[in-house]
Amino acid sequence: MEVVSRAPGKIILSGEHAVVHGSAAVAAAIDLYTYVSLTFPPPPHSPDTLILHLKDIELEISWPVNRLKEALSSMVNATASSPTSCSAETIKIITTLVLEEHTILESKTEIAAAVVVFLWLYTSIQGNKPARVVVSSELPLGSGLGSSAAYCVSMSGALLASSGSLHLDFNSEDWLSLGEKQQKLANEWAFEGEKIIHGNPSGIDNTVSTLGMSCFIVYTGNLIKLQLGAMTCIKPNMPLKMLITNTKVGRDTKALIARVSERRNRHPDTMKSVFAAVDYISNELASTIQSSSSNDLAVVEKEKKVEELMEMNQGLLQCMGVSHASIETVISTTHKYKLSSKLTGAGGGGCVITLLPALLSASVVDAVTAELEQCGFQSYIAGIGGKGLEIRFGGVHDIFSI
Ligand SMILES: Nc1ncnc2c1ncn2[C@@H]1O[C@H](COP(=O)(O)OP(=O)(O)OP(=O)(O)O)[C@@H](O)[C@H]1O
Ligand SMILES: C[C@@](O)(CCO)CC(=O)[O-]
Ligand SMILES: [Mg+2]
Repeated sequence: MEVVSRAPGKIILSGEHAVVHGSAAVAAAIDLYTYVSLTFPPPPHSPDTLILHLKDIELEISWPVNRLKEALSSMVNATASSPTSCSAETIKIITTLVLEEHTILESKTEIAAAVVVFLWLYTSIQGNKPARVVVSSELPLGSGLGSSAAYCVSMSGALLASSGSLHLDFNSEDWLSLGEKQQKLANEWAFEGEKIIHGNPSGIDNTVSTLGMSCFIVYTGNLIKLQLGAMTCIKPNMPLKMLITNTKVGRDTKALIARVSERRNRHPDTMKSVFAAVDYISNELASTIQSSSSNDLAVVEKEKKVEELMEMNQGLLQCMGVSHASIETVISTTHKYKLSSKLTGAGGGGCVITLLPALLSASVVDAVTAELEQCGFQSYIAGIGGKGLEIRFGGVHDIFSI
Protein backbone atom coordinates (compact mmCIF):
# COMPACT_ATOMS: atom_id res chain seq x y z
CA MET A 1 0.00 0.00 0.00
CA GLU A 2 1.23 3.52 -0.81
CA VAL A 3 -0.15 6.65 0.91
CA VAL A 4 0.88 10.08 -0.35
CA SER A 5 0.17 13.33 1.50
CA ARG A 6 0.93 16.94 0.74
CA ALA A 7 0.82 20.14 2.78
CA PRO A 8 1.63 23.74 1.77
CA GLY A 9 4.03 26.38 3.02
CA LYS A 10 2.89 29.84 4.13
CA ILE A 11 3.68 33.52 4.25
CA ILE A 12 3.14 35.68 7.31
CA LEU A 13 1.88 39.16 6.45
CA SER A 14 2.28 40.45 9.98
CA GLY A 15 2.90 39.24 13.51
CA GLU A 16 5.72 36.66 13.37
CA HIS A 17 7.55 36.25 16.69
CA ALA A 18 5.01 38.46 18.52
CA VAL A 19 2.49 35.64 17.95
CA VAL A 20 4.67 33.37 20.11
CA HIS A 21 4.06 35.90 22.91
CA GLY A 22 0.29 36.09 22.50
CA SER A 23 -0.16 38.72 19.75
CA ALA A 24 -2.27 38.31 16.62
CA ALA A 25 -0.65 37.43 13.29
CA VAL A 26 -2.02 37.34 9.72
CA ALA A 27 -0.91 34.51 7.43
CA ALA A 28 -1.92 32.58 4.33
CA ALA A 29 -0.94 29.33 2.65
CA ILE A 30 1.06 29.45 -0.59
CA ASP A 31 0.96 27.04 -3.50
CA LEU A 32 4.27 25.28 -2.78
CA TYR A 33 3.97 21.87 -1.13
CA THR A 34 5.88 19.22 0.79
CA TYR A 35 5.02 15.64 -0.21
CA VAL A 36 5.38 12.47 1.86
CA SER A 37 5.04 8.98 0.40
CA LEU A 38 4.70 6.03 2.77
CA THR A 39 4.88 2.46 1.44
CA PHE A 40 4.18 -0.80 3.29
CA PRO A 41 5.95 -3.17 3.09
CA PRO A 42 9.41 -1.75 2.28
CA PRO A 43 11.30 -3.12 -0.76
CA PRO A 44 12.02 -6.92 -0.62
CA HIS A 45 15.78 -6.32 -0.23
CA SER A 46 15.18 -4.45 3.07
CA PRO A 47 12.63 -6.44 5.06
CA ASP A 48 12.09 -5.57 8.73
CA THR A 49 13.53 -2.12 8.15
CA LEU A 50 12.17 1.38 8.48
CA ILE A 51 13.62 3.59 5.76
CA LEU A 52 13.49 7.40 5.62
CA HIS A 53 14.58 9.09 2.41
CA LEU A 54 14.82 12.90 2.61
CA LYS A 55 15.17 13.78 -1.08
CA ASP A 56 15.77 17.51 -0.62
CA ILE A 57 18.92 16.91 1.39
CA GLU A 58 19.86 13.67 -0.36
CA LEU A 59 19.83 11.64 2.81
CA GLU A 60 18.57 8.08 3.18
CA ILE A 61 18.66 6.47 6.60
CA SER A 62 17.23 3.26 7.98
CA TRP A 63 16.74 1.31 11.20
CA PRO A 64 16.05 -2.37 11.82
CA VAL A 65 12.57 -2.31 13.40
CA ASN A 66 13.81 -4.52 16.26
CA ARG A 67 16.30 -1.83 17.24
CA LEU A 68 13.48 0.76 17.34
CA LYS A 69 11.37 -1.58 19.49
CA GLU A 70 14.22 -2.20 21.90
CA ALA A 71 15.15 1.50 22.24
CA LEU A 72 11.75 3.12 22.24
CA SER A 73 8.98 0.76 23.32
CA SER A 74 9.15 1.86 26.97
CA MET A 75 9.28 5.57 25.98
CA VAL A 76 6.56 5.78 23.36
CA ASN A 77 3.13 4.97 24.73
CA ALA A 78 1.04 7.21 22.51
CA THR A 79 -1.97 6.22 20.42
CA ALA A 80 -2.75 7.75 17.04
CA SER A 81 -5.93 9.40 18.32
CA SER A 82 -4.24 11.19 21.26
CA PRO A 83 -1.44 13.56 20.23
CA THR A 84 1.25 13.57 22.91
CA SER A 85 4.34 15.72 23.45
CA CYS A 86 7.78 14.18 23.06
CA SER A 87 9.50 14.69 26.43
CA ALA A 88 13.02 16.14 26.60
CA GLU A 89 14.22 12.71 27.79
CA THR A 90 12.66 10.93 24.79
CA ILE A 91 14.14 13.53 22.40
CA LYS A 92 17.57 12.66 23.91
CA ILE A 93 17.04 8.91 23.44
CA ILE A 94 15.79 9.29 19.87
CA THR A 95 18.69 11.63 19.04
CA THR A 96 21.17 9.03 20.35
CA LEU A 97 19.43 6.38 18.24
CA VAL A 98 19.71 8.61 15.16
CA LEU A 99 23.37 9.48 15.74
CA GLU A 100 24.59 5.95 16.59
CA GLU A 101 23.90 4.79 13.03
CA HIS A 102 24.28 8.10 11.23
CA THR A 103 27.21 9.97 12.71
CA ILE A 104 27.15 12.38 9.77
CA LEU A 105 24.19 14.12 11.48
CA GLU A 106 26.29 15.02 14.55
CA SER A 107 27.35 18.26 12.90
CA LYS A 108 23.92 18.83 11.31
CA THR A 109 21.66 19.26 14.31
CA GLU A 110 18.95 21.04 12.29
CA ILE A 111 18.61 17.99 10.01
CA ALA A 112 18.81 15.61 12.98
CA ALA A 113 15.73 17.43 14.38
CA ALA A 114 13.69 16.46 11.28
CA VAL A 115 14.74 12.81 11.73
CA VAL A 116 13.80 12.92 15.43
CA VAL A 117 10.36 14.31 14.46
CA PHE A 118 9.95 11.47 12.00
CA LEU A 119 10.81 8.75 14.52
CA TRP A 120 8.60 10.32 17.19
CA LEU A 121 5.57 10.63 14.88
CA TYR A 122 6.17 7.26 13.24
CA THR A 123 6.55 5.22 16.41
CA SER A 124 3.69 7.07 18.15
CA ILE A 125 1.21 6.67 15.29
CA GLN A 126 2.36 3.55 13.44
CA GLY A 127 4.36 1.61 16.01
CA ASN A 128 7.26 -0.45 14.66
CA LYS A 129 6.03 -1.59 11.24
CA PRO A 130 8.67 -1.82 8.50
CA ALA A 131 8.04 0.73 5.74
CA ARG A 132 9.70 3.13 3.32
CA VAL A 133 8.98 6.86 3.71
CA VAL A 134 10.08 9.43 1.13
CA VAL A 135 9.89 13.21 1.59
CA SER A 136 10.18 15.75 -1.21
CA SER A 137 9.46 19.48 -1.08
CA GLU A 138 8.90 22.40 -3.46
CA LEU A 139 9.70 24.79 -0.59
CA PRO A 140 13.16 26.19 0.14
CA LEU A 141 14.15 24.64 3.49
CA GLY A 142 14.79 26.90 6.47
CA SER A 143 13.86 30.11 4.63
CA GLY A 144 10.77 31.45 6.38
CA LEU A 145 8.12 29.81 4.20
CA GLY A 146 7.15 27.23 6.80
CA SER A 147 9.04 24.21 5.46
CA SER A 148 9.19 22.68 8.96
CA ALA A 149 5.43 22.95 9.40
CA ALA A 150 4.72 21.55 5.91
CA TYR A 151 7.07 18.64 6.78
CA CYS A 152 5.31 17.95 10.11
CA VAL A 153 1.80 18.30 8.66
CA SER A 154 2.41 16.12 5.60
CA MET A 155 4.19 13.53 7.79
CA SER A 156 1.41 13.35 10.37
CA GLY A 157 -1.17 13.26 7.54
CA ALA A 158 0.49 10.29 5.80
CA LEU A 159 0.96 8.39 9.07
CA LEU A 160 -2.59 8.98 10.31
CA ALA A 161 -4.11 8.11 6.91
CA SER A 162 -2.15 4.85 6.64
CA SER A 163 -3.08 3.88 10.21
CA GLY A 164 -6.77 4.23 9.32
CA SER A 165 -7.25 7.03 11.90
CA LEU A 166 -8.57 9.47 9.28
CA HIS A 167 -11.24 7.00 8.03
CA LEU A 168 -10.50 7.69 4.35
CA ASP A 169 -11.48 5.58 1.35
CA PHE A 170 -8.32 3.55 0.52
CA ASN A 171 -9.67 2.86 -2.98
CA SER A 172 -9.81 6.51 -4.04
CA GLU A 173 -7.07 7.69 -6.41
CA ASP A 174 -7.90 11.42 -6.14
CA TRP A 175 -6.47 13.91 -3.69
CA LEU A 176 -8.76 13.77 -0.64
CA SER A 177 -9.28 16.80 1.56
CA LEU A 178 -10.12 16.31 5.21
CA GLY A 179 -13.04 17.12 7.48
CA GLU A 180 -12.70 19.34 10.52
CA LYS A 181 -12.04 16.55 13.04
CA GLN A 182 -9.44 14.87 10.80
CA GLN A 183 -7.69 18.23 10.26
CA LYS A 184 -7.67 18.88 14.01
CA LEU A 185 -6.00 15.51 14.72
CA ALA A 186 -3.35 15.97 12.01
CA ASN A 187 -2.71 19.57 13.12
CA GLU A 188 -2.25 18.56 16.75
CA TRP A 189 0.28 15.86 15.84
CA ALA A 190 2.08 18.27 13.50
CA PHE A 191 2.27 20.81 16.36
CA GLU A 192 4.03 18.15 18.47
CA GLY A 193 6.57 17.75 15.64
CA GLU A 194 6.94 21.52 15.20
CA LYS A 195 7.75 21.79 18.93
CA ILE A 196 10.78 19.55 18.35
CA ILE A 197 11.99 21.74 15.44
CA HIS A 198 10.97 25.25 16.68
CA GLY A 199 11.37 24.77 20.45
CA ASN A 200 8.46 27.02 21.37
CA PRO A 201 6.18 27.45 18.35
CA SER A 202 2.95 29.44 18.31
CA GLY A 203 1.29 26.85 16.07
CA ILE A 204 0.48 29.37 13.32
CA ASP A 205 2.58 27.65 10.64
CA ASN A 206 1.19 24.13 11.12
CA THR A 207 -2.37 25.48 11.42
CA VAL A 208 -2.11 27.39 8.12
CA SER A 209 -0.45 24.40 6.45
CA THR A 210 -3.17 22.01 7.64
CA LEU A 211 -6.11 24.24 6.73
CA GLY A 212 -4.75 25.96 3.61
CA MET A 213 -7.75 27.73 2.04
CA SER A 214 -7.97 30.81 -0.09
CA CYS A 215 -8.51 33.05 2.92
CA PHE A 216 -6.04 34.66 5.28
CA ILE A 217 -5.93 33.52 8.85
CA VAL A 218 -5.76 35.75 11.88
CA TYR A 219 -4.11 33.58 14.49
CA THR A 220 -3.68 34.68 18.08
CA GLY A 221 -0.87 33.01 19.95
CA ASN A 222 -1.67 31.27 23.19
CA LEU A 223 0.45 32.54 26.02
CA ILE A 224 -0.29 29.43 28.04
CA LYS A 225 2.60 27.56 26.51
CA LEU A 226 2.37 24.40 24.45
CA GLN A 227 -1.21 24.90 23.29
CA LEU A 228 -2.56 25.86 19.90
CA GLY A 229 -3.96 29.40 19.70
CA ALA A 230 -7.28 30.73 18.40
CA MET A 231 -7.94 31.33 14.73
CA THR A 232 -10.37 33.26 12.52
CA CYS A 233 -10.56 33.13 8.78
CA ILE A 234 -10.84 36.39 6.81
CA LYS A 235 -11.67 36.89 3.14
CA PRO A 236 -9.58 39.65 1.55
CA ASN A 237 -11.57 42.27 -0.34
CA MET A 238 -8.62 43.42 -2.42
CA PRO A 239 -6.04 41.76 -4.66
CA LEU A 240 -2.92 40.90 -2.63
CA LYS A 241 -0.08 39.92 -4.91
CA MET A 242 3.25 39.30 -3.19
CA LEU A 243 6.77 39.00 -4.53
CA ILE A 244 8.76 36.57 -2.40
CA THR A 245 12.52 37.13 -2.35
CA ASN A 246 14.76 34.46 -0.90
CA THR A 247 17.97 36.06 0.38
CA LYS A 248 19.43 32.51 0.52
CA VAL A 249 20.94 33.39 3.90
CA GLY A 250 20.45 30.30 6.06
CA ARG A 251 19.00 30.61 9.55
CA ASP A 252 17.33 28.53 12.18
CA THR A 253 13.86 29.40 13.46
CA LYS A 254 14.46 27.75 16.86
CA ALA A 255 17.49 29.97 17.57
CA LEU A 256 15.65 33.13 16.43
CA ILE A 257 12.62 32.39 18.62
CA ALA A 258 15.00 31.86 21.57
CA ARG A 259 16.78 35.14 20.76
CA VAL A 260 13.52 37.13 20.93
CA SER A 261 12.55 35.44 24.21
CA GLU A 262 15.93 36.35 25.70
CA ARG A 263 15.43 39.98 24.68
CA ARG A 264 11.95 39.85 26.25
CA ASN A 265 13.48 38.54 29.48
CA ARG A 266 16.02 41.38 29.51
CA HIS A 267 13.43 44.12 28.77
CA PRO A 268 10.04 42.73 29.81
CA ASP A 269 8.05 46.01 29.84
CA THR A 270 9.54 47.39 26.65
CA MET A 271 9.05 44.14 24.74
CA LYS A 272 5.48 43.90 26.04
CA SER A 273 4.79 47.22 24.31
CA VAL A 274 6.48 46.00 21.11
CA PHE A 275 4.31 42.86 21.06
CA ALA A 276 1.20 44.96 21.82
CA ALA A 277 2.03 47.27 18.88
CA VAL A 278 2.34 44.23 16.59
CA ASP A 279 -1.05 43.03 17.82
CA TYR A 280 -2.59 46.38 16.74
CA ILE A 281 -0.84 46.15 13.38
CA SER A 282 -2.20 42.64 12.69
CA ASN A 283 -5.73 43.64 13.66
CA GLU A 284 -5.61 46.81 11.55
CA LEU A 285 -4.15 44.84 8.64
CA ALA A 286 -6.92 42.24 8.92
CA SER A 287 -9.69 44.85 8.95
CA THR A 288 -8.08 46.76 6.06
CA ILE A 289 -7.84 43.77 3.75
CA GLN A 290 -11.39 42.74 4.64
CA SER A 291 -13.04 46.15 4.20
CA SER A 292 -15.02 46.68 1.00
CA SER A 293 -13.46 48.61 -1.90
CA SER A 294 -15.93 50.31 -4.21
CA ASN A 295 -13.41 51.35 -6.92
CA ASP A 296 -9.74 51.36 -7.97
CA LEU A 297 -9.07 54.44 -5.85
CA ALA A 298 -10.28 52.62 -2.74
CA VAL A 299 -7.98 49.70 -3.59
CA VAL A 300 -5.01 52.07 -3.99
CA GLU A 301 -5.78 53.65 -0.62
CA LYS A 302 -5.97 50.26 1.03
CA GLU A 303 -2.72 49.19 -0.58
CA LYS A 304 -1.02 52.30 0.85
CA LYS A 305 -2.31 51.36 4.30
CA VAL A 306 -1.14 47.74 3.96
CA GLU A 307 2.28 48.97 2.83
CA GLU A 308 2.59 51.30 5.80
CA LEU A 309 1.55 48.54 8.22
CA MET A 310 4.11 46.16 6.66
CA GLU A 311 6.81 48.82 7.08
CA MET A 312 5.86 49.40 10.72
CA ASN A 313 5.89 45.65 11.40
CA GLN A 314 9.34 45.38 9.80
CA GLY A 315 10.57 48.20 12.09
CA LEU A 316 9.35 46.27 15.13
CA LEU A 317 10.91 43.02 13.88
CA GLN A 318 14.19 44.88 13.62
CA CYS A 319 13.62 46.06 17.19
CA MET A 320 13.16 42.39 18.22
CA GLY A 321 16.60 41.67 16.70
CA VAL A 322 15.55 39.35 13.86
CA SER A 323 16.34 41.41 10.75
CA HIS A 324 19.56 40.89 8.78
CA ALA A 325 21.76 42.87 6.37
CA SER A 326 20.44 40.78 3.44
CA ILE A 327 16.85 41.60 4.43
CA GLU A 328 17.71 45.31 4.63
CA THR A 329 19.24 45.09 1.12
CA VAL A 330 16.00 43.65 -0.28
CA ILE A 331 14.01 46.39 1.49
CA SER A 332 16.17 49.22 0.15
CA THR A 333 16.25 47.71 -3.37
CA THR A 334 12.45 47.42 -3.57
CA HIS A 335 12.11 50.89 -1.99
CA LYS A 336 13.87 52.38 -5.05
CA TYR A 337 10.80 51.23 -7.01
CA LYS A 338 8.45 52.68 -4.33
CA LEU A 339 7.57 49.19 -3.11
CA SER A 340 7.26 48.12 0.54
CA SER A 341 8.72 44.93 1.97
CA LYS A 342 9.12 43.07 5.23
CA LEU A 343 10.70 39.81 6.32
CA THR A 344 8.37 36.83 6.55
CA GLY A 345 8.71 33.90 8.94
CA ALA A 346 11.47 33.89 11.50
CA GLY A 347 13.86 36.35 9.73
CA GLY A 348 17.63 36.38 10.30
CA GLY A 349 17.96 35.91 6.50
CA GLY A 350 15.43 33.72 4.68
CA CYS A 351 12.56 35.30 2.73
CA VAL A 352 11.19 38.82 2.33
CA ILE A 353 7.73 39.70 0.96
CA THR A 354 6.99 42.77 -1.18
CA LEU A 355 3.46 43.96 -1.94
CA LEU A 356 2.89 44.30 -5.69
CA PRO A 357 0.07 46.85 -6.11
CA ALA A 358 -2.70 45.84 -8.53
CA LEU A 359 -1.88 48.64 -11.00
CA LEU A 360 1.89 48.08 -10.96
CA SER A 361 3.23 47.58 -14.48
CA ALA A 362 4.88 44.30 -15.47
CA SER A 363 8.03 46.21 -16.51
CA VAL A 364 8.55 47.45 -12.92
CA VAL A 365 8.15 43.90 -11.59
CA ASP A 366 10.71 42.70 -14.15
CA ALA A 367 13.14 45.52 -13.29
CA VAL A 368 12.97 45.02 -9.52
CA THR A 369 13.24 41.23 -9.89
CA ALA A 370 16.31 41.62 -12.13
CA GLU A 371 17.98 43.98 -9.63
CA LEU A 372 17.26 41.59 -6.74
CA GLU A 373 18.69 38.70 -8.74
CA GLN A 374 21.83 40.74 -9.44
CA CYS A 375 22.30 40.91 -5.65
CA GLY A 376 22.30 37.08 -5.63
CA PHE A 377 18.70 36.74 -4.39
CA GLN A 378 15.90 34.73 -5.97
CA SER A 379 12.42 36.18 -6.44
CA TYR A 380 9.10 34.71 -7.48
CA ILE A 381 5.45 35.70 -7.30
CA ALA A 382 3.55 33.71 -4.71
CA GLY A 383 0.27 32.04 -5.47
CA ILE A 384 -1.56 32.85 -2.25
CA GLY A 385 -4.09 30.35 -0.94
CA GLY A 386 -2.66 26.86 -1.32
CA LYS A 387 -4.87 23.91 -0.46
CA GLY A 388 -4.40 22.46 3.00
CA LEU A 389 -3.38 18.92 3.91
CA GLU A 390 -4.55 16.37 1.34
CA ILE A 391 -4.12 12.62 1.05
CA ARG A 392 -3.98 10.29 -1.91
CA PHE A 393 -3.57 6.53 -2.14
CA GLY A 394 -0.77 6.01 -4.68
CA GLY A 395 -0.28 7.37 -8.18
CA VAL A 396 2.01 10.40 -7.66
CA HIS A 397 5.23 8.80 -8.89
CA ASP A 398 6.51 11.82 -10.83
CA ILE A 399 7.22 13.67 -7.56
CA PHE A 400 9.26 10.88 -6.02
CA SER A 401 11.03 9.44 -9.05
CA ILE A 402 13.40 12.43 -9.47
N1 LIG B 1 11.66 18.54 3.05
C1 LIG B 1 12.34 18.44 4.19
N2 LIG B 1 13.19 17.44 4.38
C2 LIG B 1 13.89 17.33 5.54
N3 LIG B 1 13.79 18.21 6.58
C3 LIG B 1 12.95 19.23 6.44
C4 LIG B 1 12.18 19.41 5.25
N4 LIG B 1 11.46 20.53 5.39
C5 LIG B 1 11.76 21.03 6.62
N5 LIG B 1 12.65 20.27 7.25
C6 LIG B 1 13.16 20.50 8.63
O1 LIG B 1 12.80 21.82 9.01
C7 LIG B 1 13.99 22.62 9.26
C8 LIG B 1 13.75 24.04 8.81
O2 LIG B 1 12.80 24.60 9.66
P1 LIG B 1 12.81 26.09 10.15
O3 LIG B 1 11.65 26.23 11.05
O4 LIG B 1 14.15 26.48 10.65
O5 LIG B 1 12.56 26.91 8.77
P2 LIG B 1 11.21 27.14 7.96
O6 LIG B 1 10.12 26.35 8.60
O7 LIG B 1 11.47 26.91 6.53
O8 LIG B 1 10.96 28.69 8.18
P3 LIG B 1 9.93 29.42 9.21
O9 LIG B 1 9.86 28.55 10.43
O10 LIG B 1 10.60 30.74 9.49
O11 LIG B 1 8.68 29.56 8.45
C9 LIG B 1 15.09 21.88 8.51
O12 LIG B 1 16.37 22.15 9.07
C10 LIG B 1 14.68 20.43 8.72
O13 LIG B 1 14.97 20.02 10.05
C1 LIG C 1 8.78 33.10 14.17
C2 LIG C 1 7.41 32.43 14.17
O1 LIG C 1 6.48 33.35 14.75
C3 LIG C 1 6.93 32.14 12.77
C4 LIG C 1 7.84 31.30 11.94
O2 LIG C 1 7.24 31.10 10.67
C5 LIG C 1 7.50 31.16 15.00
C6 LIG C 1 6.16 30.57 15.39
O3 LIG C 1 5.14 31.30 15.41
O4 LIG C 1 6.14 29.39 15.71
MG1 LIG D 1 9.64 26.50 10.64
